[in-house]
Amino acid sequence: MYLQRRNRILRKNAAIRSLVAETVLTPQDFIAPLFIDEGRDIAYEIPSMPGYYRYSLDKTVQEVKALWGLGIRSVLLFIKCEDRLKDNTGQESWNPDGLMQRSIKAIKDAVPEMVVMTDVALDPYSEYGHDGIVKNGEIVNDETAEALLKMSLSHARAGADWVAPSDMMDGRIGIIREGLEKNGYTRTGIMAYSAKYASCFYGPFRDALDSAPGFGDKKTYQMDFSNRREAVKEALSDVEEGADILMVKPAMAYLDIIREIKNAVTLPVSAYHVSGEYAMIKAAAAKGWLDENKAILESLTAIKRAGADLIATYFARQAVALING
Ligand SMILES: NCc1[nH]cc(CCC(=O)O)c1CC(=O)O
Ligand SMILES: [Mg+2]
Repeated sequence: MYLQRRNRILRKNAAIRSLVAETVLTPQDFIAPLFIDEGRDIAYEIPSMPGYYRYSLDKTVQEVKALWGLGIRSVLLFIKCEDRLKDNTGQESWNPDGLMQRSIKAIKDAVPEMVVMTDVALDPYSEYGHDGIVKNGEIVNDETAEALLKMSLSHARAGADWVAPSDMMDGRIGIIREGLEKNGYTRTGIMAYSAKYASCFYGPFRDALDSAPGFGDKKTYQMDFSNRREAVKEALSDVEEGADILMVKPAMAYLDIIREIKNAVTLPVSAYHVSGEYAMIKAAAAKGWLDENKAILESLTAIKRAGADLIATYFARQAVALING
């Protein structure tokens, strides 16, 4: 047999494969999401996210120091709001002494160079568990956007480097950008969840923060998973309104969306490997049905290969340990 082309030459052994690999994960690819609660010395393992914890702020600060030491350069903060502080305005979200604001300050004090991003959406603060203000059973857009602006300004004031609106209200990126400008926060980044789908894969996250919607679902604001072109439309609106990074969420079932947006814009694109995606790998691995470490590296590499410049993932710490060998 005489072959002109022998494609297997590039796969002959690990050394040559490493030389020609198109996609290589590094610690700087990751954004580590953190769940923060009141109290001291608390590490609560989230039942549907084995191996992942909601920490009190003191422990969170220790975790952030450890993440920095491993080479991780950004964290995305979520707080668990006490029930007594939840209402339909979300006002606790702009309390200057709120848990989020205290967390931002404590983390920036402890590890000033860590890029601190904050979740901006009303659901943890909402008595209804919705991302916006509820009126007559509907999630109202424009009033919610005003509340999100107050929340964003309060995060910027506390020292957040980036705000990450995850709510999917129309126009909120433009309103937040303008508000940041008018208040002198000209160096605060906006990571817009541009294509966030109404997904069943957020289930474990809602357990972590006790933020499941009290009625209905989120389909009037989060996207329909049937749609791809709509994601490009959403992305282009957010570019126009002043976003700095665009997020796609979830990740594994949405690799086509990541690629589509990557090709359509010049901004960095991030992808959120969400709680349910974490839970699936953990559960299958616990049963002995999947090799956990291999599943993690294959999944995260695929997300980067699809076009993600950054990946928010609960596996950040574990992945870095695997990468560093
Ligand atoms: N605005 C809330 C928010 N921000 C991030 C997630 C999900 C993250 C995950 O599942 O890991 C959610 C949940 C939701 O929209 O219901
Ligand atoms: Mg939008």
